[in-house]
Amino acid sequence: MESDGDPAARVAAGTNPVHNLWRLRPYLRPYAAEFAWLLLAGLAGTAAGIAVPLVVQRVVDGPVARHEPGGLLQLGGLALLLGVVEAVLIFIRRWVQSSSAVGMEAALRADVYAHLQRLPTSFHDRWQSGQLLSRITSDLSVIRRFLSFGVFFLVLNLTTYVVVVVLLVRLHPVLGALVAASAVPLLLISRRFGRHYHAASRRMQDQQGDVATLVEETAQGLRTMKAYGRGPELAASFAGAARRLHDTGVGKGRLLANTSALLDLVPNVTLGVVLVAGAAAAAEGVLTIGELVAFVSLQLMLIWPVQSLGWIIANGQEAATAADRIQEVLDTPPRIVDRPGALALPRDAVHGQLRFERVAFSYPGATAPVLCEIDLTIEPGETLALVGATGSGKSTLLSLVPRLHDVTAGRITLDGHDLRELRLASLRRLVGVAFEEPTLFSMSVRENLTLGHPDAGDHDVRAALALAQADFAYDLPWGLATRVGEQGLSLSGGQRQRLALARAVLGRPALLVLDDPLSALDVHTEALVEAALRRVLRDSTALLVVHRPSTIALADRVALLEDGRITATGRHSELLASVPAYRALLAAEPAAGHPPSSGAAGSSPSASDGWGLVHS
Ligand SMILES: Nc1ncnc2c1ncn2[C@@H]1O[C@H](COP(=O)(O)OP(=O)(O)OP(=O)(O)O)[C@@H](O)[C@H]1O
Repeated sequence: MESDGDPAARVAAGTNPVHNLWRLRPYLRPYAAEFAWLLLAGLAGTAAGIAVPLVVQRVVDGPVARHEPGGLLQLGGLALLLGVVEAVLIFIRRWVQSSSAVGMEAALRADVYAHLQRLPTSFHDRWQSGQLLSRITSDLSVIRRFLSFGVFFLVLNLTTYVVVVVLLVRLHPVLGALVAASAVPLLLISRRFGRHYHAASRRMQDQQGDVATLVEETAQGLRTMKAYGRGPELAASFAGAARRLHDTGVGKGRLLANTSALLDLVPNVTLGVVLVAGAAAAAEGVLTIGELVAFVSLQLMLIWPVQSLGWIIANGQEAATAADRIQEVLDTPPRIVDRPGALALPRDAVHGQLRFERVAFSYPGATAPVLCEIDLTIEPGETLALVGATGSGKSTLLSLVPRLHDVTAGRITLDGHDLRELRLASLRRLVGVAFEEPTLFSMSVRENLTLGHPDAGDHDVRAALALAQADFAYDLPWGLATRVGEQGLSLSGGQRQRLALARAVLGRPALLVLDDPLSALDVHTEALVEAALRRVLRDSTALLVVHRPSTIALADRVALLEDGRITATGRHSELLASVPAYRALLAAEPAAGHPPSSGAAGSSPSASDGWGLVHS
């Protein structure tokens, strides 16, 4: 089965991080003009800087040697002018640099986020959310730093180095060649450093993701963790991850410090040799004093480019590994997409017949299928309850209807159209979904409700809230404008479930897919919601996962799912009478407000009465 961007598989396959960095160049394209100006300003500034020692040479060998104060003033003024020009160009460069870098980062971040949304749920099942979080935040910042500063200084410093060495060779070929030769140890040191630093960078960025995952899990599971008194163990595990991150950081820092020391040493040793040999040459008259001053001043200009080499390589390696990690996400194809010529079905044209034809499904990487040979037809307006033991595949079957996963064999049709032939957006507007775990986003209640129907009017929202018995939303501090979700007001499980239900029924969906929609409600609210749902279910075709026998009352028919296969379908009373496995399953489930039955449901009048289920 095709991998959903499994990071382990990717590392094993081996990738080229520098190539991945290069692949991000389209993000720089909109800023090509700015970048050209930037480079031009940088190069002009450097040229002005390089010209200063050459002017100084003229000053020393001319007016100073000949004692002509008039010429001194002219050349001194020129040197001053060059200094001012250099300063202005540096200012322009810095100013342009910051805006283009931030724009590029924002565009890339938006694309990665949009891609994450397109990726199937199976991708998100396999990736730690902390890893995604660290990629979309810190990795993108690293890339921004390199593409804006690192690349720029790499080009600028290399150009400065080449130009200065050429000038030095022209001033004194032997000493110039000596300076040029010092590039060899610099190259060797840089290569070795780059290799080691790359491995350390990747390790550190992955460890940052692990730490983010731990923080996220702790934040989400704080109540469970506290209730079980597991705080100290989790703190110890976090401290371990933080220590590993710290150790990798220290190792990286030492590697950079050692290399910087070596990179410092080479130009300083060369400078010492040049000073001694240059002084001797000046004494012999081969070199003028002005030329010696210019030579040494120019050579001093090489110290910063060489010193910064370590930082640039480090930054480049970090950016390359960050690009690798970003491309791991971007290279994962969104496999659930619109086919060419996919249909959009208007709501009014849909009757709502949902048919599963020999459907099978396996999770990516799983050895055994979760669903096999599912044949099921739900007629327009019919409500089918799916009953099965835990882990039998009920939620998985439900997730196939809005195409959160695609079937691995067979097909599902809506009014005869294969779901894969429909436009995803159209299909998802036709299907109202409420999951077992009602998720609310950090938005207002209204925005949460209209998630799938942003154009829904007040009337639709009111109707949906009434239907889900969620009128409490009007009594929240700011009514429907109250912010809920992680950054907002905390709601009870039952309140969240009712809002999720209201969201599912908003806009009269043609298909309703509800995973145990009444599980978190008290007996009284459950009865009210049930009564309201009964009205909605008349208009929609519905597939309900039912854990509690009382909810089966909503269904026209029941399908029993055992180990991924439908083993029986029929009215509740029929199954109760003729399918021992069904009886056994329901006998294990207490009805709302009733104790679990001790015997098989069919044989226990109290149990069947208690469920008050079927009107066969
Ligand atoms: N994202 C996933 N990746 C791999 N396997 C999964 C995934 N989700 C569920 N499974 C496996 O698929 C099987 C069916 O799970 P599913 O959640 O559909 O069962 P269920 O009948 O809805 O269970 P429950 O009643 O407990 O909610 C289980 O064995 C489960 O381990």
